[in-house]
Amino acid sequence: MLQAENLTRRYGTHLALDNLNLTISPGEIYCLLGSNGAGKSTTINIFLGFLPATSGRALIDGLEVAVNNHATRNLVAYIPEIVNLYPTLTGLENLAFFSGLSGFRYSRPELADFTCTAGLQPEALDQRVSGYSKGMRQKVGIAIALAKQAKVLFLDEPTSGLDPHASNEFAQVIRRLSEQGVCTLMATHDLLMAKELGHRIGIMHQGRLRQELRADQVDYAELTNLYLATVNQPA
Ligand SMILES: Nc1ncnc2c1ncn2[C@@H]1O[C@H](COP(=O)(O)OP(=O)(O)OP(=O)(O)O)[C@@H](O)[C@H]1O
Repeated sequence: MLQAENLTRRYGTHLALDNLNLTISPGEIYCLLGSNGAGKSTTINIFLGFLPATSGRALIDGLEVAVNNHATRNLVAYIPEIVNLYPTLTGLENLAFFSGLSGFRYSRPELADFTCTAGLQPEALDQRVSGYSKGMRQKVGIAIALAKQAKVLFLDEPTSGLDPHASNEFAQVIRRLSEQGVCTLMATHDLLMAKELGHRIGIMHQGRLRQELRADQVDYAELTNLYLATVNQPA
């Protein structure tokens, strides 16, 4: 579903992403770990078509992002740390607007159904988003992904700043989407979340993918040790 082939991105002489090769299957949750500046957001931004690669290819469902930008954008949903919504519109209006951009027109009960699946309380639907908490905004982000029928989810530190309850709710929804075949690439600094939610974990350091492992084959302490050993490696 997602493929990076020798994906490389330079900023001048600085190598932000160095020859990344990665394949993620439908239904798989892949968590990217790495210290600040490791290249996680760069990877996601190339897949989203926000940033061109210097060389190599990013493919979504077999389509190369650089040459099928419009088509690939319709396959994906993006949830960053703070979901960008129109503050003066309600949650439901935001959902109708953003799903409409992808050509979907839903009735009010259908929209309400997506927000319910995403875990938003019914009483919040008609409140302006300016009064929403971070967790509520994340839920609207998930509802947009559901309404867009996204096949791939890109999450960039989505649980950063969420309380443990909100974080746990978020993980449950992502897990349910995965069971329905949605492929997820999540950049995170939360090792426990990566271990609990991810099927596979990649550890990046200085633009390179240094380690790949199956989440069920390490415990939290082993993952922490491997992470620290990887990000403390010299260049
Ligand atoms: N617009 C830019 N111009 C120059 N260098 C950039 C630019 N954007 C990112 N970089 C550099 O590219 C490298 C990778 O950055 P990236 O944002 O992908 O890291 P990250 O792993 O997502 O970090 P974080 O955990 O802090 O979000 C860093 O060295 C960063 O300074």
